[in-house]
Amino acid sequence: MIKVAVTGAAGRMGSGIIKKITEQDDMEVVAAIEMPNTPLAGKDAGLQAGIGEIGVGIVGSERLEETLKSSGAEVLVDFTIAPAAVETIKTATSCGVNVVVGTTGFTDDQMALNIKNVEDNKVGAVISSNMAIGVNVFFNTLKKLAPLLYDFDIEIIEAHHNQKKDAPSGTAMTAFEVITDALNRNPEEVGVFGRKGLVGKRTPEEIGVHAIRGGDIVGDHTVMFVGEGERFEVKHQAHTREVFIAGVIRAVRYVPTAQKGVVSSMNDVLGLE
Ligand SMILES: NC(=O)C1=CN([C@@H]2O[C@H](COP(=O)(O)OP(=O)(O)OC[C@H]3O[C@@H](n4cnc5c(N)ncnc54)[C@H](OP(=O)(O)O)[C@@H]3O)[C@@H](O)[C@H]2O)C=CC1
Ligand SMILES: O=C(O)C1=N[C@H](C(=O)O)C[C@H](O)C1
Repeated sequence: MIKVAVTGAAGRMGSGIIKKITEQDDMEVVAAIEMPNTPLAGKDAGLQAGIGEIGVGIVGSERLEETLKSSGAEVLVDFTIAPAAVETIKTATSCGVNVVVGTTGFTDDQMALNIKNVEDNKVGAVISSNMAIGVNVFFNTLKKLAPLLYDFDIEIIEAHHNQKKDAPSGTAMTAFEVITDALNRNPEEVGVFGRKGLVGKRTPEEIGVHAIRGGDIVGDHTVMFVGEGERFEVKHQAHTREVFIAGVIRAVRYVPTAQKGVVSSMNDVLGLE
């Protein structure tokens, strides 16, 4: 049995992940962590997830280190918020716990620190802005498509629910990185994040990135390649968070045997490319 700790245990993703882990034969939830000094402390994580008691009480993240040690967790799954996740990854990796991280919104410096903590502590790790199989095929498609349509204007549009805190989405940022990398464009120079006012004509190199927020949209991502007289759109729409959770379960199974000290991708987990 793979012993799993979940941070963000009461969140939209965290509670769904706890539910799904309890349905697997080869893994179990051994720790459930929420924000520091959470009012949910002591409440059974299964009750919070709506599945009945699982015998694991929620703890505040001020007790993360002692909880990881006393629970014998082998894998920590984090879906929280970037500044919190940086601290969680630091603590978990220093305790020798493998990490599966879906949190988005990291700055470049934060992500560099995450990678360094994985390297220094030689644990297995999967960090991905999107765990859905369809989105990872979408990324791979963009990598192949962008060089073919290099002289088309490229715009990325994402839409999410009205509770989402970070923008643009991590997935939109990964799509941006995949495209700039495939086209050898400098990401520091070509990103245009929304437009307003007298911004001047569009340059051929720029890549627009736009965020829509509303209602209960689970997660839509569209990349438009716009030429003269024609337009090619690549679009992924998540209808349910179950698609992300399915990827998380695959990553939890993968990470204990993953190469130590490197951050594996969902391509590695899913056997894509
Ligand atoms: N990679 C992927 O496939 C996916 C990634 N995501 C990403 O996952 C993240 C979470 O999304 P979602 O579940 O919708 O968000 P939620 O806000 O529903 O859940 C986040 C949870 O983390 C808690 N939290 C905040 N700080 C800490 C802390 N220091 N320690 C432990 N828990 C903490 C929050 O508590 P409180 O509410 O009290 O602040 C909340 O319960 C986002 O970054 C999102 O973009 C989402 C879906 C798929
Ligand atoms: O916050 C969300 O909900 C999602 N976040 C991820 C992102 O920022 O890309 C993945 C997914 O689109 C849902």
